[in-house]
Order: sequence, then structure tokens, then C-alpha cells
Amino acid sequence: MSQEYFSPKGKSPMSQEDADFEDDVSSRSPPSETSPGTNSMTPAYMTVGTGSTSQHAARLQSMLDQDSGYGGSIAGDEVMVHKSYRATTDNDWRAHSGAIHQLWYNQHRVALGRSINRVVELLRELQSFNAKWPAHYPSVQRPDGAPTPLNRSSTRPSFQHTNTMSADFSASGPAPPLRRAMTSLEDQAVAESSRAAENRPAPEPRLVTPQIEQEFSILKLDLKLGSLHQAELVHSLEKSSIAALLDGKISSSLKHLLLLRDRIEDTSSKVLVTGDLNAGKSTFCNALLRRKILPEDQQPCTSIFCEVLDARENSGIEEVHAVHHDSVYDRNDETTYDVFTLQELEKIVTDNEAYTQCKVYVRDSRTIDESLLNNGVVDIALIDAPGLNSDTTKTTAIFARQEEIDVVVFVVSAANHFTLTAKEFIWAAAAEKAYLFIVVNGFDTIRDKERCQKMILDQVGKMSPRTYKEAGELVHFVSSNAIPMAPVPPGGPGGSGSGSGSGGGGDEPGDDDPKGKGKDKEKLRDFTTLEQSLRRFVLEKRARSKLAPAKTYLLNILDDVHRLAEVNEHVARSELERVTKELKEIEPLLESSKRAKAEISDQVDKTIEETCQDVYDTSRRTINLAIEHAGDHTHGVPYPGLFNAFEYAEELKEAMMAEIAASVTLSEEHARERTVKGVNAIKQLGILHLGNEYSDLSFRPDVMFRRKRDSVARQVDIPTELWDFVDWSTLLQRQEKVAGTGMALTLATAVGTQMIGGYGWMNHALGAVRVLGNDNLRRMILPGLAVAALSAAYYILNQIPQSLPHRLNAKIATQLAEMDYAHVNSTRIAGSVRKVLRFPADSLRVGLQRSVEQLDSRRDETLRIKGESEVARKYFSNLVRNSDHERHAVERVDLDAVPPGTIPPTGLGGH
Ligand SMILES: Nc1nc2c(ncn2[C@@H]2O[C@H](COP(=O)(O)OP(=O)(O)OP(=O)(O)O)[C@@H](O)[C@H]2O)c(=O)[nH]1
Repeated sequence: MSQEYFSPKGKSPMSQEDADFEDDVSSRSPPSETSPGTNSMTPAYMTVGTGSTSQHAARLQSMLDQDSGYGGSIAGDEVMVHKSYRATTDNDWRAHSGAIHQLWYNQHRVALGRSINRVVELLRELQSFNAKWPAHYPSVQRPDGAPTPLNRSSTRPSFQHTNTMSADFSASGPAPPLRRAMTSLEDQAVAESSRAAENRPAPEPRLVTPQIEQEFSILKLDLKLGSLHQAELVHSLEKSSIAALLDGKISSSLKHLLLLRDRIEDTSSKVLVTGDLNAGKSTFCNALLRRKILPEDQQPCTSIFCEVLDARENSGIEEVHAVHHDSVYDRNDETTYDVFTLQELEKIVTDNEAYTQCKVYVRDSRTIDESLLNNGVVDIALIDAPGLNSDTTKTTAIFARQEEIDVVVFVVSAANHFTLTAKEFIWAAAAEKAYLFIVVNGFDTIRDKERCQKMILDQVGKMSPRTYKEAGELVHFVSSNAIPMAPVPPGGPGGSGSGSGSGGGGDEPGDDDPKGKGKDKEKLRDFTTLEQSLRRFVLEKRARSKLAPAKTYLLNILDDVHRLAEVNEHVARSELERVTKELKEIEPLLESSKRAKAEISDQVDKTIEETCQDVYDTSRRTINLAIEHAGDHTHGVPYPGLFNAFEYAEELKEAMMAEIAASVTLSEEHARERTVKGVNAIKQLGILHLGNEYSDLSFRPDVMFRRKRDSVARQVDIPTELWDFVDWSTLLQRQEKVAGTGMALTLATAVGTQMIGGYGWMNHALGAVRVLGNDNLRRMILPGLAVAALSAAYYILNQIPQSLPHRLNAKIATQLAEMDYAHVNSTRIAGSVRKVLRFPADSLRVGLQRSVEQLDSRRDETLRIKGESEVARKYFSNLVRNSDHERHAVERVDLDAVPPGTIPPTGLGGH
């Protein structure tokens, strides 16, 4: 499609020069229907009117040809155009003005197209970044966290986001509830002096719910779940869920941007005529066409979209293409549609289930100045939509359709005003398109016209302020049924409709009444004014009707992206500050933890070694002492006399062994005490270095040594012998001290000892006899011997209680020494102590190891977050800059400005 105009069908007579020009242009550029491959980026031009000076037109054409449409040269060209092109006639002027409009339009179209491409790129990057680093969605402050006049100075406005964490930075005031991670607003507040804070106007939370709703238009998350408020939902959702929702929003925005790009690159203009059921949409379309093409009825009849197109787009043939369900319409592929005549349209349109839409190709024989379809500027598609409210599916389809069209003409019944669905539709369309064209139809039925006008305009003002601002151009009160229709060719389509060829509304009585005719004229005049406005809106102000939606959408999405980027830059920066601070804390902590781990391990080993050594030494000393001194006393065992000496010996042995066993128990008791001390020392170390992390193992000292008792003592078996009753060493020592026993006793003892101790006592006795001689012996020794024997016997028997313990003790000691009793028991006791101490020591070691590992992984994690935050900060600060830059670029595209060089010189017409 192209925008060239070749005058054939206009009523205006074509001069030779025009024909030359046409030939001239057509030789370079084929007519619209034969140039489907025209590059949409290369501006196509138009000439409107008769254009009497072809060299001027050609010059302008060549200037436009040279313009790439990408700006730059335009200013110079405009000056040249301005200076050189001096139109002298109205038509020349209009041709000139139209060309400049076109050039100007192309310039804006290309600028916006480029912006769309850049925003698409920005959004795609944001989308992929959001997948790696879930973007934070600004949440709201809960009502309880909102600043009150009293706590204003202490409560800073805070961005809060989806990463729930406990707020550990509350310097004053009560601990705030769990909230989303911090953002730099709070950090900035830290840097602010208290005085400045006091002087600063009381901060309001930047993102409270209504503000979010206003601040975000396109990327606003549509959270309508259950009874939860959006704010609560944002709080309750996981960071990743929010990111996923955002991802969906970005995807749909991308889709929409691509649609917008297609739309602005499409040189045709799509005009959607919509409105409530029976508002007179079809009548209005017919009035525009001045032919009764679309079926009108008092009851709802339009059930599918009817797209009215210039028949030139269908090789000049008037017909209807009814598009099949699930088919994408392609005029060159007849399998996608069925062909009908215009007369058959009514039957396709009413109660249709077989087709989704129909393309209605009609020939508009009116001049290019009058006709909307055949306008000489752009290809128009006039789309008659089913009435809103007909059913939900159709209403939804109309809502969806409005996204891909350029101009919304909303037909409202003057009698019924706007229904709720109409209002919703206008809200949505106004947000997207900025300007709507509103046709208040059936104005003939209204008696108090002024009141009706006021009421409707008030409502328009509320729904679309921009449309209201230009109500003179955009809101029209007409009676579509009063428009005269073209006479029907015999057997041809259309024909005199409601207004019939003579014009005149159906409900106005008396067409021949001069007053009635006057009224009809008035209606026709109103409708013509509407037509001119609509032409201006669709054709000349295409910058508005076609480009304004793109501009509005771009500004909205860039605003959202900018806001989101700002929030995320704050979040990333504060995250970066937080992790940098955290790293500064973690790294020395990790080092000292590693050092502490080694030191504490040594210290614990030392404690264990020292304790065990002490326990061993003490036990050994105690047991040895007990063994050594077990024979020092009789342990309270009464001596029962000579005849029970053996029992006495047994009891003594038992008592001695009990004494020795008691020393073992004493050693165990001491070991227990030392173990308690050791365990406590290790625990102290644990608590000191691990704090709450240290898992305190329950230690019960009373259980120690319960099972592993001294088993060695049971192996001691000392038989009592006769000689045990005589303690010879004591005896000898005592004998020296005892006076009166003298030599004889010594001798007797010596002899006695020999006699008693040896077997050959007889030999010894004979030896003694030989020494002393028989006589002396008889005289001295025998009585002495007797005395000595008696006193020795007496002494020995008397000494049993003193000597027996020593003798037994010596034997016990010998046997215990052979068993290594003291060592075995000391080792056992120290071993138990070691075993017990090893538990808390191992637990401490494990705890320390775990603490080092935890710190290690925390450091790794923090380093990871730091890296990510650094990337995020850079990315979002670039996004803040780029979105801002792009926004300014879009803002500079001034669609409302009058193109320079199009203001008509005095005395010339123009629009
Ligand atoms: N009095 C009067 N009647 C009108 C006017 N415009 C349309 N009508 C009548 O209103 C009825 C409905 O008109 P349509 O054009 O079929 O309405 P529609 O909005 O296309 O209807 P659907 O597409 O089925 O929703 C017809 O009987 C028309 O003649 C008008 O300006 N004044």
C-alpha cells in the first residue's frame, strides 16, 4: 500500500499539468494497489487537489525523495521549501501543505519507530536480566509502618521490596515488622544530618498503594487474588514470583510494542467504529460512505467486524470477503475467505457463526476532498464493530481489537448516554490512544439539546480529558440517519437508506415542510463538520491519531522502566553497601575463626593431656601410698588370739585390700572432679568461641566408673602361711632394743632362726656343740636356750598383731606390684577421663569446623551477591540513564505542533 494519490476518481477537474505530474510521479512510483512491495520506511508522498504548477510539485517531490525520513536534512529542506515554494493559489498551497505534513509525519514516524526499537531492546535486556537477578518490585509500606506526625523524624520513607528479611538497622524506635529488604533511601537518610532531616518537609511514603497504581501504568502487576490487597500480595509473594509476574508484564508489553511498530509502519489507517448496541454505528458508517452498505436495524444486527475498504485495494471490484474461522485473511488466497456481493452482506453480518469478520470493498465515487475512503492521503479501513454489551466474547474482542487500530470513533446514543461497558472501553482506549473521536448519534431525538451536550461533554471530560480539551474537533452531536444517501444504481448495492437520496431523518415529520428542510440542512451541516473533523483527525492529524498512541505508550512504558530501574538501582546499591560492609566483618572473622580453631584445638588437647596426666599421677600416687601403708595398722580388726590367728590374717587381708580398693575409689573420685573441671573448661571455650552455636552435651559425672570397676583386686590371692605370723625384720629390730635378752637371746635368735628357717637344724646344733665344747654347752646353753626359746615364743606370739599386717602387706604389695596394680588402675582411670573429655572436645572441634565452614560459605555467598549487585547496580543505573534519555527523545516528538511551513499565507485557505 502507498499513500500516493492519483486523481482519477475525484470530481475536481484535472489540468494538463496535473496529468503531466501524475505521469511524472507514476513513472517513478506505481499506484497503490500495484505496489505492495513499497518499502514502508521510504516515505510515499501525496498530492492533493489540482496542483497547477507541476514543476513546483516535482521539485517538492524530489526534495521529499531525497529525504530519508530519518530527519537531519529536514530543517534545511524546510527552509528551502519555505523560501522557494511560494504558492499562489489555494490548491497549490494545499498541495504544499499536504506534502510538508507528510514529510513531517514521516519524520515523527521514523523517530517513534526508532524509539520503539530501542525500548524493545531495553525491555528484552530487562527481561533477561530479571531472569538472572530477579528485579525488585516497589512495594508499599504497611499502614502500621506509615509515618505519623510524631515519629516522622525517625521514620524515613523507605523502598521496600520482595526479599523478606529482618530489619537489623532499626537504630531507634520499636523494632519494625518483617519487611522487604532495605533500599538506599534509608541509607541516604543516614548520610543526612539530623538538622537537615528536621527541616526537611515530612516525608511521605513514596510508594503507597494508590501511588503504585498511578505510578505504574504498564508494568503494574495485576494482583487480584482473593481478599488480599495488592500491597499485601506483593508482601506475601516470593521475590521469584514477583519477578515471574514482571516477566509476564514485560512480555505482553513487548508484544504490544511490536504491534505498535507494525501499526505505525503500516501506511494505512484503521478506524474502528464502536459503541453500544444499536447506537447507530452502521448508520454512521453508511452516512460517511453516503451509501447504505452496512445493514441497519432497530434490533442488534452487527455480529461480526465489517471492515470497509476502498475497492481499489481489490482491483476496483466491489464485493464482500467473509473470512473463515481460524484463517488469516489474505486477499490473494481465496481459501481464506468466501466472496459475496454487497447485497448479501446483511445475511453474513446478522447472526453469523461461520465467519470471524468480513472485508467490504466499496467504491467511493465522491471527490478526494469529500470521501474518507478515497481521500488521496492514506488507505483507510473503516471497521464497523459489533455493539459493546452484545456478549462478553464480542466485547472482549472489541477491547482487544482497539489495540491494533489507529483511530477509535466511539458512537454513543444521545438518548442513552454512556453505559458502564462504554465507559470502561473509553477509559482503556483513552489511556492508549490519548484522543478519541466521539460521535453522539441520534441527536435529532433530543429535545433539550444543550442539556444533553453539557451532560455528555462532562462525562467525556471525566473519561478522556485530552479528548474533552479538544471537544470542538473531537466530539460531535449528529443524526446519522438524516444524511442523504447516493441514488442506488438499478440492481446495484446500497441505495437510499434511512436518509434516502433526498436526505432527511426518518423521524422528522414532513419532509416538505420548509422548517423541516431547514432542520435537515442543519443536520447535514453538523455531519459535514464532523466529516471534516474526522478527515483532519484521520488524515492530516495522523501524527495524532496514528502516532500519538505509540508516543503515549512509549512514554508510559519508559516511565515504568525508569521507575523500576531507579528502585532497583537503589536496591542494588544498598545491597552492595550491605554486602561490602558484611564482607568487611566476615573476612577478619573468618581469619580469626580459622586461627581460633587451631588454637582452641591445641588448648583442648593440652587441657585433656594435663587432666589425664594429673589424674594418672594422682591415682598412682594415691594407690601406691595405700598399698605401702596398708600394713601400718590393723584396720580395726581385733586380734582374736593365737588360736584364731588364721582368721585374723584373712580379715586383715580383706581390710587391707579394702583400703587399697578405697584408694582406687578415691582416685576415681578425684578423676571425676578433674573431669568435671575439664569438661567445664572445654564448655567455656565452646561458649566463648561458638556462642549459641555450641551444642552442649549433657555430662553426668556420677555415671563415670560405674561399669568399669577395678577388676585387678579380685585377682589378688595371698595364702596365709605360718611364717607370716613372724615378722623377722621387726623382730630383729626390736631385739636390739629389748634389754636383758643379751647375747643369749641373740644367739638363741640366731640359732632359732637357723633352726626354724632351715632343714638341717640338727647339723647347726652339732656345729654349735663343736664350737663350745660339750661341757660348756651343757652348762651355759641349755638353760639359756630354754629361756630364749620361751621368751622368743612368748615374744613371737605377742607380736602377731603387729607383725602380721606388715608381713601380709608385704606379700600383698609384692603381688600387686607384679600385677602392676597402681599403673593399671591409674591408666584405666585416666583413660576414662580422656574418653569423657573427648566428647565435648570433639563437639567443640566439630562446632569450630562448622563455624569456619559456615563463615567460608557465607563469605562466598556474600562475594557472589556482591558481584551480582555490582552488575545489577551498573545495569540499572544504565537503564535509568537510557530510559530517561529515550523518554526525552520521545517527548521531543511533538505531535501537537503545527508543521513549520504549513501555516497558510494571508488570503489563502488551508484547513
Ligand atoms: N432517530 C435516529 N435514529 C437513528 C440514528 N442513527 C441510527 N438510527 C436508527 O437506530 C437503529 C440502529 O441503528 P444501527 O446503525 O443498526 O445501529 P448499530 O449500532 O449499528 O447496531 P448494532 O451494530 O447491531 O449494534 C436503526 O433503526 C437506525 O435507523 C439517528 O441519528 N437518529
